[in-house]
Amino acid sequence: MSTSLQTELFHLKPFHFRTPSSSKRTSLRCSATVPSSKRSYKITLLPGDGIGPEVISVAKDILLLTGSLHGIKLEFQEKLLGGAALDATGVPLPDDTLSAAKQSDAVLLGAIGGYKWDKNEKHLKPETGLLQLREGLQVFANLRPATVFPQLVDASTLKREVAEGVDLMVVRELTGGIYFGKPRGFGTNENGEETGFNTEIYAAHEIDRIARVAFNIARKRGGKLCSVDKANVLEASMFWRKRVVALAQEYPDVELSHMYVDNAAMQLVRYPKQFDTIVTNNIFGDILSDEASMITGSIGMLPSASLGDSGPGLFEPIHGSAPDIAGQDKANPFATVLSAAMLLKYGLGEVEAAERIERAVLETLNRGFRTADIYSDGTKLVGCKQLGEEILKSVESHVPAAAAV
Ligand SMILES: NC(=O)c1ccc[n+]([C@@H]2O[C@H](COP(=O)([O-])OP(=O)(O)OC[C@H]3O[C@@H](n4cnc5c(N)ncnc54)[C@H](O)[C@@H]3O)[C@@H](O)[C@H]2O)c1
Ligand SMILES: CC(C)[C@H](C(=O)O)[C@@H](O)C(=O)O
Ligand SMILES: [Mg+2]
Repeated sequence: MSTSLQTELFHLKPFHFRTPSSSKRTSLRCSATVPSSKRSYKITLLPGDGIGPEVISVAKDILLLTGSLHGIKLEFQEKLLGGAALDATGVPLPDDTLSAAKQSDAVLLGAIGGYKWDKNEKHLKPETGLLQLREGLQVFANLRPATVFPQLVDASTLKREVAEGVDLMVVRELTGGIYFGKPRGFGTNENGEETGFNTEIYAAHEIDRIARVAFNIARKRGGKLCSVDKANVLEASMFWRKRVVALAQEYPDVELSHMYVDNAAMQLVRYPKQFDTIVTNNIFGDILSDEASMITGSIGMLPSASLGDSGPGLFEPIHGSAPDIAGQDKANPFATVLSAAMLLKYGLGEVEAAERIERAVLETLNRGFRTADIYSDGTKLVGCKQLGEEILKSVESHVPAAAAV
């Protein structure tokens, strides 16, 4: 099934542990209201570099088990991306990887990058492969939910009363802005001095389509949308704000506010519960979502879904390849496992299977298992592999929703 952001059927409350049957539990295009008819899917796996293969291995096992328990046939094909692709083929996104991704029903990515390739020229960087993949799949809407699980409140670096109950969604524009704007490059200025430059540029349709996604998501969540920009300084942000304000007329039920990005960065740690849905450009979304992840306890907890108007969605944790812990079985796989749940829910319309994984994550936390990044006194410290095995046990035992609260 291909993703479609044009429908209004967003289901963007990934976790329902507070009010499992509340009216907020609305559905994305392919939820209970639009049952999935196809039960056999092709998934492209892109393990990538560093901890990528470690967390993908866990997520794959969980997808396989969950699929088999729900009568879903998942066929995996593994392809190269990033540094792994550079080493094997000389390019960070081989044609074979992009065409396989395009022909699949959904793509699950680990992470790319590492010290080995840091000094490569731009077109030979692992990161360039990831950007080409996002552009190639035209997945312009990157949804990054930051949810503080009750079990992890004490893992947050913020005080309990600040972190508890935080449940926000960052809607990041993913295929435009300064990441892709031209001109860009290296040059020389009028004094003969070397320069480096990039261009922050947004066309009207790029702002409109991401804003529509965000308004729809906000409508299905808490009804509040905060557009984050730097409209006090940047023309691109002034234009962003103008388009968002114009679109707001179509969404009278959504309470729209605007915030400068520097203030937003501060407000996220001052009083994060003020946020419901945030919409922002590519670079601000990158930075603010990493910041938001720490409210939840660790960057190892945040999944993401990148969706376009058609074609397969791309699902990936928001973290990188973590070269400092790679190969040591220390990585937290929850972000990738939760990305796999988003894949089932938003990529394939397999809502029940997705919710089984979400419940298994909560149940595994309830049973006390933690990787080092979210460990606190009284919990059980395990590695990436063992945590994966514990999540599998919880998937198998299928804890009823109420018990996983
Ligand atoms: N989507 C991606 O593939 C992606 C995202 C961000 C960074 N990167 C790349 O990753 C490389 C490293 O970047 P970085 O260090 O700035 O960011 P990073 O996210 O890889 O790591 C930042 C810190 O968070 C920790 N961390 C990250 N994920 C974790 C997990 N699952 N469990 C436990 N701890 C975790 C790391 O150990 C590190 O201390 C760079 O090459 C960068 O370009 C890739
Ligand atoms: C690796 C990099 C290109 C990427 C980004 O900046 O989008 C990463 O930081 C992310 O958040 O997915
Ligand atoms: Mg990032």
